[in-house]
Amino acid sequence: MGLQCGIVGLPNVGKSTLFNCLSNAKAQAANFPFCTIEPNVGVITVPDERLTKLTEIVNPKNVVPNVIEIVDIAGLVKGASKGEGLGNQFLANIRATNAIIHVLRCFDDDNVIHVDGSVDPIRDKEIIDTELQLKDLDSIEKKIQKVEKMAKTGGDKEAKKTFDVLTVYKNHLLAGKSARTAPVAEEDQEYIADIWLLTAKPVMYVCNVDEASVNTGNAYVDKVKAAVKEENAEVLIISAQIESEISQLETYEERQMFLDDLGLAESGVNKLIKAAYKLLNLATYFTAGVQEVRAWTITKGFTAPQAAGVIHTDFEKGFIRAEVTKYEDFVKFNGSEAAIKENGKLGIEGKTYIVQDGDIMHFRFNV
Ligand SMILES: Nc1ncnc2c1ncn2[C@@H]1O[C@H](COP(=O)(O)OP(=O)(O)OP(=O)(O)O)[C@@H](O)[C@H]1O
Ligand SMILES: [Mg+2]
Repeated sequence: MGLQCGIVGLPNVGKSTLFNCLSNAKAQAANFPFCTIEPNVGVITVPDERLTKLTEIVNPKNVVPNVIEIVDIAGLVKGASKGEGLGNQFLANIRATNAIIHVLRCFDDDNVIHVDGSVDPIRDKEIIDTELQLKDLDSIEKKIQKVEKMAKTGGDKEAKKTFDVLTVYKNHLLAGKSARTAPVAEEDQEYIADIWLLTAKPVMYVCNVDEASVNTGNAYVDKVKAAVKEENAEVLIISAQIESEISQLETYEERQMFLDDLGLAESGVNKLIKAAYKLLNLATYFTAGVQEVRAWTITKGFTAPQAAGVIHTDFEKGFIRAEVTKYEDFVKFNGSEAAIKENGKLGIEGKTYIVQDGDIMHFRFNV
């Protein structure tokens, strides 16, 4: 589906260092391909232990994991919303993404220059938030101008409603808050869908820390956590520097040992990709045959025919039914279709079935 997460932040906070670790296949567990579309866009495999387990059980000829795209966006500076520092171009890059990974500098290092002269992730976050909010205010005001007249001069209910919803967003942004937290009912959010607000995109924060803070965090991280408490956003603690050291190591074993020494269960890059996938509100279902075991990406809430349509539009059009095995049952019965059936674990589902994360699907269809 080509869903994208953009890496956003002030200059020199570690965005490209992180991106380069993602792009270095060696940084990852054995099977971790990466390819670059453009210099700053990478297609990245989503690590999934379930896929590994299914592969062990089925032993297929081919394995296809899920991927997402990560974009390394150049640093924003104060005034970006007014076009400073190539601001317009970078903001357009953000607009094209589906979610935002906001990197905050949480490490001290006199050798690494900070554009504002000191390390202060809260101030940094506010600078970025403000630029994005100002840009969104522009978009909102332009749209308000379009509907205002119709909304005020008579019976156009739709225009009136649009105007009202836009006004809620406008006031929220004017109060220095992001669109994603505006008090607007989910069904009313469609009134702004056509203007792709930057601050309506889901966000997560990466606190880029020094080596000593990678397990416990530090005072900067604590401040970030406190500042975003209301946002209900994920805050990851990652050291881009450590990640880049990991990526220099040749073998999987060496990298595991390095992680063990640091007391880390998995690399920051792994955590980051998983969190990004979650941020995009995606779910995974699997197909598992001897030819191919494959993970498929769907939006949460997809029905069985919609999910089938991800494989091929014909599957959706000609959908008859789906045979569904839960991942846990598949593992429990070691992939044996007979055992799964005998134990009543093969679900026969129709057009209204909502596919669940981890379902193993087999579609019946007519063409
Ligand atoms: N956790 C860390 N500890 C120490 N140094 C770090 C850490 N993370 C990154 N750096 C260093 O900070 C510098 C800036 O990093 P990087 O180039 O990744 O920033 P950036 O956010 O991509 O900047 P720009 O917006 O200019 O592209 C590099 O010298 C990098 O090695
Ligand atoms: Mg960079």
